[in-house]
Amino acid sequence: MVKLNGDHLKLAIQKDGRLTEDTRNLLRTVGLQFDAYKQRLFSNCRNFPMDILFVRDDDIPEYVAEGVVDLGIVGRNLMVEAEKNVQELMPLNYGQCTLMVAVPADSGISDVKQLAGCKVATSYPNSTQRFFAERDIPVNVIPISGSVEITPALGVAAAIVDLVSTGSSLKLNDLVAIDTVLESQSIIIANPNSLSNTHKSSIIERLLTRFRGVLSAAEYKYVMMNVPSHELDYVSNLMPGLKSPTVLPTADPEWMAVHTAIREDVFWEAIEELKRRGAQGILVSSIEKMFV
Ligand SMILES: Nc1ncnc2c1ncn2[C@@H]1O[C@H](COP(=O)(O)OP(=O)(O)OP(=O)(O)O)[C@@H](O)[C@H]1O
Ligand SMILES: O=P(O)(O)OC[C@H]1O[C@H](OP(=O)(O)OP(=O)(O)O)[C@H](O)[C@@H]1O
Ligand SMILES: [Mg+2]
Repeated sequence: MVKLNGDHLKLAIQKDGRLTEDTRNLLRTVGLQFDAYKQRLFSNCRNFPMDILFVRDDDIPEYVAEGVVDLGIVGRNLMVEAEKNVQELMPLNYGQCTLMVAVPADSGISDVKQLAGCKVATSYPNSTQRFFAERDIPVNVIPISGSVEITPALGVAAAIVDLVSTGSSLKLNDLVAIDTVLESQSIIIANPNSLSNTHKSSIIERLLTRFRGVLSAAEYKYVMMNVPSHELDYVSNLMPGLKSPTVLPTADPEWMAVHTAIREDVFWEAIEELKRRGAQGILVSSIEKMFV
């Protein structure tokens, strides 16, 4: 029998959807042990003072704002749409998508200003209302719960506001994106009262430290190489991706061993430059966790 523990932090995550697998993987990678069967609505962590609730993602901002749970993991798109009193703590680097305005490809519309007086169908009525109001463009927002991309072909609306990731849903429906409402990814949000509670905030900080360790590690590669001694200064100062390299002598005084973490986004350029400078025996490995 699973019981919610009053001293435990409560975290709501999506039960079954696009964010579910990545969220569970992240929680397991930071060392949390918990069961997650399909039928289960909540689970106790065996090795951390936290209970996990598995819910529809639309309900997460409300549960966090009302204090039903202390924390939630949800797409930023839903947090913004819900307009609740919750605090974003950290982006989690998965579930990337963009809330966009799109129109039929043959509509001749290329600027949102041309939508003045038009109907716009969306599952994100609050975000859509705000987007057009901020630009002083009067539109009639039509709330739709799903399959928004079909609405222009049905004559329901002249434009849509919907999530786009690969863009294939737009293409399939002969739509083109003309503007961006919001860039989104998975985030962790908190109830403000939980953050001001000393006991809860210390557990939240422990959890965030673990998240940072995993997310930072994913941004870096660990590189070991031999560098000609006369190139050492240049290589050490190579670029911002190089972090405090460890330099060790080798049996040959002409060569030094250098160990360092290189940021993923400059990784290939860094390797090419290192090779140009004569680096040899370059070994690269993933970093599992990193605390800076
Ligand atoms: N095409 C996409 N690519 C990447 N991320 C997406 C995409 N579509 C949605 N997301 C992100 O994943 C979140 C969950 O999407 P999903 O489709 O699982 O929601 P849902 O069907 O409303 O789920 P639920 O049954 O929990 O209400 C979205 O709120 C958004 O942040
Ligand atoms: O740009 P793409 O990669 O095509 O992704 C965008 C689609 O993904 C989401 O829908 P989902 O597939 O979750 O189905 P839904 O209609 O149930 O929301 C979103 O609502 C778009 O329809
Ligand atoms: Mg939902």
